[in-house]
Amino acid sequence: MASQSPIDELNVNFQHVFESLVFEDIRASNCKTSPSLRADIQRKTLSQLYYASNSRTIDENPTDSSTLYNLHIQKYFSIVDEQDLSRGLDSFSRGALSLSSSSKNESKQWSLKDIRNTSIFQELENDVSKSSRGLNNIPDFEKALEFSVQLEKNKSEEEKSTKLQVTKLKPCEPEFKLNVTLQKHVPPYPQVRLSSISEKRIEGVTTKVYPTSSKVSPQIRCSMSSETKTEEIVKPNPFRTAKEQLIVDQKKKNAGGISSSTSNEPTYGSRTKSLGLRRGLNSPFILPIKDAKMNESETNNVETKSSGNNEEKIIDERLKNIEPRMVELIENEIMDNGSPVNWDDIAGLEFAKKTIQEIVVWPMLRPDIFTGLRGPPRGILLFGPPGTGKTLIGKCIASQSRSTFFSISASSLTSKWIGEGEKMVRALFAVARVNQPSVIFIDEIDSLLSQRSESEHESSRRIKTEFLVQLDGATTSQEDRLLVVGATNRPQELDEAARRRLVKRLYIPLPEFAARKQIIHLLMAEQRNVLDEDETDLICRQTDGYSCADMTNLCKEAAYGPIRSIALSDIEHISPDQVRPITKEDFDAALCQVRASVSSQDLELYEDWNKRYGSAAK
Ligand SMILES: Nc1ncnc2c1ncn2[C@@H]1O[C@H](COP(=O)(O)OP(=O)(O)OP(=O)(O)O)[C@@H](O)[C@H]1O
Ligand SMILES: [Mg+2]
Repeated sequence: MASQSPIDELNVNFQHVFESLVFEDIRASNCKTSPSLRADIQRKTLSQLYYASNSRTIDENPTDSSTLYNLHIQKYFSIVDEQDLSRGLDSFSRGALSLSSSSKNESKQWSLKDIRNTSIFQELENDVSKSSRGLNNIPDFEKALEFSVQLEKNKSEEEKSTKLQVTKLKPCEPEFKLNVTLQKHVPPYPQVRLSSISEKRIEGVTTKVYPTSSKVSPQIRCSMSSETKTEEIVKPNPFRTAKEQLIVDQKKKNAGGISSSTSNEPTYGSRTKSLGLRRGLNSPFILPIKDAKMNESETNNVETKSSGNNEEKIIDERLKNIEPRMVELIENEIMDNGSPVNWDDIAGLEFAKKTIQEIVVWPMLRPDIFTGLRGPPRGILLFGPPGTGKTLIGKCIASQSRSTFFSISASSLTSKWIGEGEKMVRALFAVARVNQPSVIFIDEIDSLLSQRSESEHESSRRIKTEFLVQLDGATTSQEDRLLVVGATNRPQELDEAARRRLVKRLYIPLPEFAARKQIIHLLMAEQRNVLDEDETDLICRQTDGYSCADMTNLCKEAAYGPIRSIALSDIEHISPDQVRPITKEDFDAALCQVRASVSSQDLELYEDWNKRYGSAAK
């Protein structure tokens, strides 16, 4: 059996592979009955065949390829000209103009311009030569298709066979942009109705020209892009996709000067949010999505300088280079004064409480006395075992210091976007300066300012550095009334530069006997109980080594004693004062349930660290 000629082989493979593969999604989407898509399929095949047959290597036998063209072109026009709309597009009667200029029957997927694969045109690149006349371009092409038919020429000339290899490629930007010149057609090539094409420039389309070989069919010349961009007169591409049409229409519309931004309808997200303007703590929340008028009226305590007819807003100097979005985020972190905590609610910790009052409360009350050397330190560190009241002290400062209280956690400063973390830190300190006197309470500060190491992530390192600079760097002035209070139960993990900046390092130890007794009195005051002094002392002796949180849990467990002694059936009807009071026995039962949560080894660690770095109690 004579071996198949390259063109037969190509046609068979090409036809089969191409149709089966590249069109499989059409079949999959079960749209084969729709005439416009069937027309697309034919158009696609045609254009593929055009370019495949234009590569000199396979165009051995032009009659075969033109037979193939004619076969497909008959199919194509039979669909396109069919009057019955269920079977065809009846486009003929609407005139070639509508067909060739509109993209009615062209889906974005299958338009001519989709024939894209740099490897095909790299092949062509050697063969195609500069077209003799001005190029008709079709706008730059978009991404290459997922599938592309990769024509690979066998190296050995004698085989002259061209294997089709379909490979699945990732969508890729074509390194080469194909500019197709569609010139007056001459049979037997398909009569693509070109009457509508007129010399017109499509803005923004640049053409690049490659030499095309003389053998390439005079009707279609492919010219490859080259490094030099040249502007050429371009003809409108009859195969313009809806997207391109939209681009061109928009360009025309914009050229008409109708700019939507001056209209008064609400602008969603396109305006810079007015939230970046300086707002008081209690100003109403301004929705970022508002029309311009609403924002003008609502932004409060923003100085406006009316110069002539346009009002200018003066954003606080110190927030100038901070992104409004950041300011909004930080302002959301400001702890509105939640449930107030008094110093008396905190059992024990007399030394820590006195020091903090010295540093935080008095300077806020008498800034005239506490200046210069007496100026309050910038940073305090509260360290100690878990459950000893560090966070409680933070809450107490928030309610007692009458300053702007920022409760910041590591998570509120870290962001998934690179570079956002340090911006957040900068925004935090800028907003705190604007709202000073301010207290920035950072719980579990060790997670933010742990020892810097080689292996740590770049972004967390940058956040730390920004923090250290803001805490005590070139930009900070001594007059700023800012206080950073850090709480941690892992002081040994703190970075030494941070440790240096947290001048006062207060050890929050486990509660002593008296503190434990105070916690029991504080908590039992709200419940009916029959504990006497001796029993209370006994309980305090039995809870040596318990933290305040452990004492709290013990009292909660003991309070369940009387409830557990009620029969389930009565629980529904019993009134609160029928519940018996809490007794010593309930505490004995609770002591079996609630143990100390801090081990003696841990305790030694804290004691050591306190001896080395702590501000020892007098
Ligand atoms: N000194 C205290 N006086 C009264 N109650 C306390 C005291 N310390 C802690 N508590 C009780 O223990 C609970 C936990 O306290 P807090 O959150 O301050 O502990 P912490 O030191 O922050 O612990 P951690 O280090 O685990 O964060 C508080 O809600 C409070 O009820
Ligand atoms: Mg805490």
